[in-house]
Amino acid sequence: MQWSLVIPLKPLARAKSRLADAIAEGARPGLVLAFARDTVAAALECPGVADVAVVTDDPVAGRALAALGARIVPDEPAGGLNAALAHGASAVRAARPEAAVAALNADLPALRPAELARVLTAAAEFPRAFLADAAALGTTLLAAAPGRQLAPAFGGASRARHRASGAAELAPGSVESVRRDVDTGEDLRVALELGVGPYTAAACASWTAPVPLAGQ
Ligand SMILES: Nc1nc2c(ncn2[C@@H]2O[C@H](COP(=O)(O)OP(=O)(O)OP(=O)(O)O)[C@@H](O)[C@H]2O)c(=O)[nH]1
Ligand SMILES: C=C(OP(=O)(O)O)C(=O)O
Repeated sequence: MQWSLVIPLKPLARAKSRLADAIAEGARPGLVLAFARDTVAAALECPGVADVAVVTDDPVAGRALAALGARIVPDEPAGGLNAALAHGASAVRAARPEAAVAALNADLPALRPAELARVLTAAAEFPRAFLADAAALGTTLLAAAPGRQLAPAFGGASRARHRASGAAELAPGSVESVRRDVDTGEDLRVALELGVGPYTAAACASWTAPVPLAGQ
């Protein structure tokens, strides 16, 4: 099965506010964009991915991610994450009504194409399926087979919500890079240990300290 991915991205100046106490204020928008570039680049390299749509109103991010090959969908609902995802899925299916669609967070800087392929292969067995994040509370990927609504319920403790919605919880082995979303400085430290993509590596390399985490 070939998948269309829908990747939501908040305006850079407002995104990843939970990194505020760990990352210097001026470095955050560039770092968030680097996460999104690495996420989109790895997704586009994944054999199971036909195309990537990024739902964002950020002009700088839009240009940078379009240059990588993503389609940019304006966040017209302006109603938060789940409204943006539903809108992105509709935009994908307006062009390809029978598309298999998967929502993927934009904060996966360590994402590896082969690991994403394993998750998507597992998801293809179910009408709807999801992958829990590394903290086992949230969700990093929600997939809907052709003809099924995505019905996203992201935000906070979305693992339980997606499970309650009837989506199958995926448990493929060795997919840590797909689960490793970065919300906090500690998440970033773990992602760097896993190995991040070139954009995040370059953003971090330009800092005077290896990772300007609070209290260090
Ligand atoms: N288009 C769009 N994307 C969103 C919106 N809210 C969150 N996202 C994206 O959804 C994904 C998961 O969100 P979070 O991990 O909570 O990221 P965040 O909202 O930037 O982080 P915090 O500010 O720390 O809560 C990220 O890729 C965000 O950029 C929204 O209102 N619109
Ligand atoms: C968006 C989510 O969580 P977080 O904001 O913690 O990344 C989620 O896991 O559904």
